[in-house]
Amino acid sequence: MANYDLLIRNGLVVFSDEVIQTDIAVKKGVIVKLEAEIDGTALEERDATGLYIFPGVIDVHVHFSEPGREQWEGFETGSKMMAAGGCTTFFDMPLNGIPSTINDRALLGKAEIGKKKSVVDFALWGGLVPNHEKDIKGLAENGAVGFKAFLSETGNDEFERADDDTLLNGMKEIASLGKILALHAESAPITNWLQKEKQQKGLVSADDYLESRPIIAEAEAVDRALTYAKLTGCALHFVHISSEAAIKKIEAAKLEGMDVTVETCPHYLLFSHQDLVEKGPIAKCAPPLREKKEQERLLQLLIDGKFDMISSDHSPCPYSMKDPSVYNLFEAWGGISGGQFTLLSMIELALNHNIPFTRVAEWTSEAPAKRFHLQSKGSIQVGMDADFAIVSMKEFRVTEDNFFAKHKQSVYLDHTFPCQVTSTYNRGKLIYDNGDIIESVSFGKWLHERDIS
Ligand SMILES: NC(=O)NC(NC(N)=O)C(=O)[O-]
Ligand SMILES: [Zn+2]
Ligand SMILES: [Zn+2]
Repeated sequence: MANYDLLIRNGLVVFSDEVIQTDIAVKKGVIVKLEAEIDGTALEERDATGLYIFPGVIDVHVHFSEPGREQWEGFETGSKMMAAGGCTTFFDMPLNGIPSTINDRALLGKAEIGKKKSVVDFALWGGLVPNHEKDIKGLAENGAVGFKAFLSETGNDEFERADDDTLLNGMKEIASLGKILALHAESAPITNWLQKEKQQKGLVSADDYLESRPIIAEAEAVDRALTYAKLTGCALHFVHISSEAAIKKIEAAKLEGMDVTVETCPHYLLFSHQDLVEKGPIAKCAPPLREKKEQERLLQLLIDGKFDMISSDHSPCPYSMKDPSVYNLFEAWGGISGGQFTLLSMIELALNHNIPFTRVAEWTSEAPAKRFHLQSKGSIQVGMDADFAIVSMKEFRVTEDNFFAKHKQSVYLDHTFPCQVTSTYNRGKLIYDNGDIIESVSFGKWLHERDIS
């Protein structure tokens, strides 16, 4: 009889503090042994000589738009795409689906869909929107991983941005429940005012779009949120931060002892405003891709340890919503489709800038697990879930065939990474292997209150 369910031999395992060739033994979805050479046999044995084994990516920021807009993505294609990128846990945002995840009924309804359709594990955010502060408790008690609010317009009628009153009430309630509020930090007054001015003059170029969402709008929103958090004691997580000015404020708050974390996304590090100029709406997001100089600053801030984690903000839509012959840059859907490429992007940056792979694992797995209390995830250690992304240092050019999102338009198309994900294991089960989603998988697990404590 086999000793283990799974043995992965000779892989270069990316631990928290070192990368070292190690055998991994798995039983019942959990890592049970890590040694240079493990004796015994397993039902599934794999030789990973020359391959890197990262802890499965934990991406705290995706929009799968289901229920209600599954034609935009949905849990099935979305989760398969994430698996193809080495992701084993994603957190779905509370907006873009119908209904929005703003009460316990919507949360539980979405969870049921995810449990049936997701091939990897997932958690769900709850929304903080006006007049729904009373629903926060129910969301938290039923397993929302945290709360999300917008300081700018959302582009989505079903999910209103939070006004100051909502923010203060919501933060107080969220703090009392010991949860975290995630924020899209761009000032609505500033961006609305600038956008109106541009539109009145018929100015709709890429430069105009960038100018309508300036760095100062991000910095102001961050400032205000931090002030309110200080008043209410609420823990914050800033999503997709795109400027040094915002990071300076967040860094100062951290030094004061405030409970705050920050993410950026690979697209702010890999691409710049020039891509919006050249590629049009597929490179549109909010905050916008920044000028080259700011992109370089963000990279330095990353190297200096100023970002806690990296998330994809996979925000897809049907191609028609980004069709430049129909919509100008202000009208087209804002969001980058690229959830598959977080780990590959960070490895590319690591190789180009001499960043140890241990830090890639920290940004893409360990830090999100710690921040959101995923006890059994985030690192390759005995007793942890057997969530792995196996990576080879072979080039990978993104095409419509190897990009698993429902809609293939993406700023990443034609990008060549110096590496590829060859296989993904979720709790010991092979989910993705050499270009194929393996069909006979257990469905993903919803990580709710029992996993998040
Ligand atoms: N409604 C959205 O999905 N918006 C997203 N869009 C972006 N980032 O362009 C976001 O995260 O703000
Ligand atoms: Zn956002
Ligand atoms: Zn988002």
